[in-house]
Amino acid sequence: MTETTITPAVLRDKLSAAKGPDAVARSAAEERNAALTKPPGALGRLEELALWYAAWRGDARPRIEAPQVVVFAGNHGVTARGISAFPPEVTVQMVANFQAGGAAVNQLARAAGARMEVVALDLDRPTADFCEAPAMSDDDLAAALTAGWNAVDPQADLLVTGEMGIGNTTSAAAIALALYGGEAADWAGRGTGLDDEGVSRKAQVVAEAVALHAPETGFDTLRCLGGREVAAMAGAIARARCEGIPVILDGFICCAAAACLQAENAGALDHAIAGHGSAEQAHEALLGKLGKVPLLNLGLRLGEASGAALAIPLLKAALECHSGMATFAEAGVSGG
Ligand SMILES: Cc1cc2ncn([C@H]3O[C@H](COP(=O)(O)O)[C@@H](O)[C@H]3O)c2cc1C
Ligand SMILES: O=C(O)c1cccnc1
Repeated sequence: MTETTITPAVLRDKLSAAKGPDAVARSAAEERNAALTKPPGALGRLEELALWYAAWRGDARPRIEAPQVVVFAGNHGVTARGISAFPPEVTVQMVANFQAGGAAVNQLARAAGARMEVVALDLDRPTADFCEAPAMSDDDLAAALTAGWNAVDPQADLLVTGEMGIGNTTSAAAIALALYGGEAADWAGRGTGLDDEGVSRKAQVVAEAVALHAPETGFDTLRCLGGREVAAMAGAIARARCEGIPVILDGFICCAAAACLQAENAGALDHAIAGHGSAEQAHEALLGKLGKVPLLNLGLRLGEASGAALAIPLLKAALECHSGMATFAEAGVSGG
């Protein structure tokens, strides 16, 4: 754990100093991939996944042995505006459920062989209603970024971040509108299950909030329109970038957090892939802005890191093939 407070200024410096993927490991992995007992390209996207992971780990023949899932939780003042189908007390109730092992992500993390932690962030102190004031102060933002930064185990070899926070699809929609423009209605979706009237109220809230703050940087967007769990995901994803730990992004809220990092530093998400396409309406457009193509499309709209956790076994399988298969020479198989 670092004693340093991870302010936006500190994080900007860390992101610009972060190393990129290892070109030597990448070309050694490419050479190995070309020698494996299969027609060239026959494992499709699994091959590209393995090469990407090998480059980020600096190891031409890696396996995933220590994946980490972290679920951050925070509460949102904007819930007072009737923008979720569920009441805000569900956030703390779900944290208890995560701790007892009863949520969807507990099962998915276990099935993927990943450890899972839950980090609850000041649940009794919701962010400010961002239609009236910035969601967080500078200190609140730094505390949340630091909590995210410190939650990452530097020994992990894969990171998945997720969230729990009633109201946070409104926060994510506001972030997307502030960063990418368009209409509020393009980014506001049903979340936990709003009806049409709820969705149009939510779009109005999103439009008002973005007009009030008009943030200019990724971190200011996070401070004005984010939430503690959203900022913590950004801190964790940035830490992973600095440690060379590959990341699988989850749904709409996770990707909104990631988008704030990308707005600060164009290469901030090069170590990240998209685990799944959420059924939340604007996730596809957001993934397009991030330049990511999701691995899975199973109609999930849950958050909690669930879609990303589901993609862990797929990435593991890609590496089992890459690192475990015999070469043509080893197996005595004739080349084409
Ligand atoms: C029981 C329950 C479990 C959840 N797990 C994740 N979410 C998801 O729903 C919330 C976002 O949707 P909205 O913006 O509409 O409130 C977040 O907490 C997200 O993680 C849940 C929501 C509920 C109700
Ligand atoms: O895409 C998500 O992560 C999502 C969608 C709806 C509700 N909660 C999360």
